[in-house]
Amino acid sequence: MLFYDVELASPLMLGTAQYPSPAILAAAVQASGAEVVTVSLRREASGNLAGQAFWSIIGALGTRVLPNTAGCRTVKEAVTTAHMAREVFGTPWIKLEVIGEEDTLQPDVFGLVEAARILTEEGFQVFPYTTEDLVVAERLLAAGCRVLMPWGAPIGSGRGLNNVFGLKMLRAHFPDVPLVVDAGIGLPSHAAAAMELGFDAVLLNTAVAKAGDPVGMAKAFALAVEAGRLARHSIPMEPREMASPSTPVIGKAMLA
Ligand SMILES: CC(=O)[C@@H](O)[C@H](O)COP(=O)(O)O
Repeated sequence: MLFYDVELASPLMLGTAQYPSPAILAAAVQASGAEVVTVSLRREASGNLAGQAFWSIIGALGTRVLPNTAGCRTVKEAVTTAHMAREVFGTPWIKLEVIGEEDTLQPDVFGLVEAARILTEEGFQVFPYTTEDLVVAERLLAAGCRVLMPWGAPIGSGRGLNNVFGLKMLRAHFPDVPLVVDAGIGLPSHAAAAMELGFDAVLLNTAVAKAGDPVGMAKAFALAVEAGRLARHSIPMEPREMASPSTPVIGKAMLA
């Protein structure tokens, strides 16, 4: 699947916040096989690893960077942060977050569409963090987005796929649009489930950064997304309402 004309072998994208140390971050990214990491300009610029030191660590990972506008609550903030990101990282990619509600960190989808339109007109390649709402998805595509990133569950909640039906509908309505489940993934099985539904990638941060062993968990996610993708390509069986014997009845064995 192409993400703005970039082919990625790994369907795992990893966040870079909240790791116990830069060394563990680097080892986790390597173990995950992720070719894309996301970086929050606002959060890192105000954190312990502010400024050049953090950007050097990210640069040394050797991955593609998807800067994000995490923490932005208005269109203006998000657009300004995107401009800064393009300058710092020299990439047109931007993961666009415009947060609209404090308890759930739910996207402000109205602001999101507006910011997406402004940024795509300025030449950005926007990865919008959105809900599974089909109408919003249409508006984002009309605004020029060529990738959609619906949430699995609220950021940092680790709840997995809260609305499987909604995600399935999104996949069915937009079969040709690259879709990435972003946020709320807590376990490798959640990531595998997203891939089994036909999503093209998953983006996660907290589940790896806050694991007891982030490097081990990164590897577990790498295996899970591959398993989910292979299962999808292998065409899973249809679930049935009734039992159906899977073992030959005694007396009719094939060896008889
Ligand atoms: C890192 C980042 O961009 C987050 O905003 C993202 O949505 C990940 O969420 P989780 O931490 O829930 O995986």
